[in-house]
Amino acid sequence: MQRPTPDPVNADVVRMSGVHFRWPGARPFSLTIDSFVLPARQRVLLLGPSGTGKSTFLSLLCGIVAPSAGELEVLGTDLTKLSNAVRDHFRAEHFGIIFQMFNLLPYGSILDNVMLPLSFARQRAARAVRKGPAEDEAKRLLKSLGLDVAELAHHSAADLSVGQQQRVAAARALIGGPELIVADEPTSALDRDRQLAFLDLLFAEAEAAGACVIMVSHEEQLGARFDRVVRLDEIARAERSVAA
Ligand SMILES: Nc1ncnc2c1ncn2[C@@H]1O[C@H](COP(=O)(O)OP(=O)(O)OP(=O)(O)O)[C@@H](O)[C@H]1O
Repeated sequence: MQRPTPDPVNADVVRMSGVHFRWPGARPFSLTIDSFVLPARQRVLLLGPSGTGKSTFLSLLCGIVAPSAGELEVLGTDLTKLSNAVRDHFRAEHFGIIFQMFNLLPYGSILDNVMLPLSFARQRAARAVRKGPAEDEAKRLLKSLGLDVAELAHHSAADLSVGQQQRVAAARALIGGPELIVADEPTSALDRDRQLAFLDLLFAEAEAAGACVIMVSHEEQLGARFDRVVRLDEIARAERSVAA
């Protein structure tokens, strides 16, 4: 797949308008995003009370769930027009994702976990090996996130603490410099110093790759470190149907 943006420096990376999504169930929850634009290289902190749809918003943005209406363009590609398989490939190539459930392969080594996206994304793999073997890049990222690589590299992910798993998930998101880093409360298991070091690394890697960052957190005070703070209710309407 070719890089989809002819001018990635200046183009908006995400454009959403009139997007509607509804979780099914006894008390369906729906989210409508009137308009959201994420300019190239911008770092956005997304805030909002618990259960109001922040993770759902990120899942829409990443094409993990599909809207029933509206336009959702990422890097000039309309995600709603892609088949599931093409959308999965697009996501692997262009998104670095850190979700609350880290989705690590429990029996894979830490290095296997970090390098996993490269198996599905050719351009990303090519970028990861620009300066040497992918394994060295994985180790560099893990080390800068404060993990003892010499000690842990070949351990399986299941042996790690939650905070360590969170950092492995972050290294996996950053490897190969994807254009969009999407993070759902990535620092919740870290102490304050590690939180700030984590953000420094995230931003340094994003800047080097020319990437955008959109991150959900409940910690409003982190807002000062971002270019823009967005409250979900400024861009979206959440509704919960009452059981009949
Ligand atoms: N997989 C799912 N299936 C059905 N409903 C879901 C699913 N995930 C979320 N929901 C519904 O969507 C609502 C919003 O959830 P979401 O996780 O997006 O909120 P949030 O703002 O990220 O919450 P938190 O801050 O607690 O993580 C939930 O209250 C739930 O009812």
